Amino acid sequence: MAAPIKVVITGAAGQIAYSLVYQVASGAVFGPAQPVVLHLLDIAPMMGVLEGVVMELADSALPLLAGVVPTANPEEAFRDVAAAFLVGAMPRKEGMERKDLLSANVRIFKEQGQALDKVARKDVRVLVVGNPANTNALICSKYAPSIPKENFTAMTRLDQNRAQSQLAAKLGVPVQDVKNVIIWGNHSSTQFPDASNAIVKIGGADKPVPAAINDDAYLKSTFVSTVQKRGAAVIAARKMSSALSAAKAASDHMRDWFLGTGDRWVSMGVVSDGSYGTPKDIVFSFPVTVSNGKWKIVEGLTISDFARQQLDITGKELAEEKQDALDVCKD
Ligand SMILES: NC(=O)C1=CN([C@@H]2O[C@H](COP(=O)(O)OP(=O)(O)OC[C@H]3O[C@@H](n4cnc5c(N)ncnc54)[C@H](O)[C@@H]3O)[C@@H](O)[C@H]2O)C=CC1
Ligand SMILES: O=C([O-])CC(=O)C(=O)O
Repeated sequence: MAAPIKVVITGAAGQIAYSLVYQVASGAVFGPAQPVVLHLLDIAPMMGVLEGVVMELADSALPLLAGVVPTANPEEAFRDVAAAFLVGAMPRKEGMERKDLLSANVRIFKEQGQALDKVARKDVRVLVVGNPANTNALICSKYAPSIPKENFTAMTRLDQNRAQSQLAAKLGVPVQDVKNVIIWGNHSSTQFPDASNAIVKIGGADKPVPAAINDDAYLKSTFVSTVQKRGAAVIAARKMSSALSAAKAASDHMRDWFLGTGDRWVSMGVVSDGSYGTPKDIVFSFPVTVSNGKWKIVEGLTISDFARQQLDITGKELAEEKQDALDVCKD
């Protein structure tokens, strides 16, 4: 058995963490031979609730769980961690856009960037889930200059999973038989879910999704807007934002980053190098592959006029969010 790695989950007393702690501690993320010590960070008033989560983890008798450290101190939480799930932040309510959370949440990611910079491993892999996730990830990276920018990512995997699931339902195939759907841009209602390169396995053979669906209008309108608005639809139904599916997506994202993507593309918000004509130095979701723990943007895809417009809209929103976030962080 390998030596345990330290993994931090912030917002550990909240909804998403309630599902995520089990997935990480059960081996679904880092593999069945990798023990973990879980560092659980929340704010001081939530320490009582967090104690209950700690009790439940003990009661789950998990063989890979080598220790649990509940704390309200970011430096204790981030010390020597190899992986960080930054979930802790305010969720939106019905009628809000995710960027309405910016002024409340972005300071958390400034402070946590500073703490990661001070005490985390320099190869820590950071996944920002708290909204607005892309811009929070950018700010976190900016305040952790000693950790490479490539180590900061934002979660658009939930959007990818939603898109894959919509396509599989439309085609009447199991969800794992659809691959290479892309989420471009912001984890917001301007994101561009793009099925133009997606592939479906039908009757044992791979086929392009656009040909299999044969309904361009659906792929450009209903499909795109359903995925863009899915988070809001869950809030309208549950009166709370997605949690179970968000935890599953966070597990998928980190597992693929640590263990690799094989022959599939996945979408991750990463610091843009200007690929596909996007603004540099914003956290933009691209299709990536991962091997040996490093992600790489899929290159050479054709961008249609329709896709160009969509990429420009979401890129512009991210550039504006970045400016707003920098203004908030000035003081
Ligand atoms: N990127 C994505 O796809 C998704 C992102 N989200 C976002 O994830 C975030 C968390 O959602 P939930 O778990 O449902 O919220 P929640 O309100 O149930 O839990 C959030 C937890 O974070 C804690 N917290 C607040 N400030 C903190 C700080 N400075 N340090 C550590 N912990 C802190 C709170 O005390 C609370 O326990 C929200 O911002 C939500 O919008 C939710 C779903 C999907
Ligand atoms: O919609 C929200 O506010 C929560 C979230 O990010 C999602 O479900 O995608």
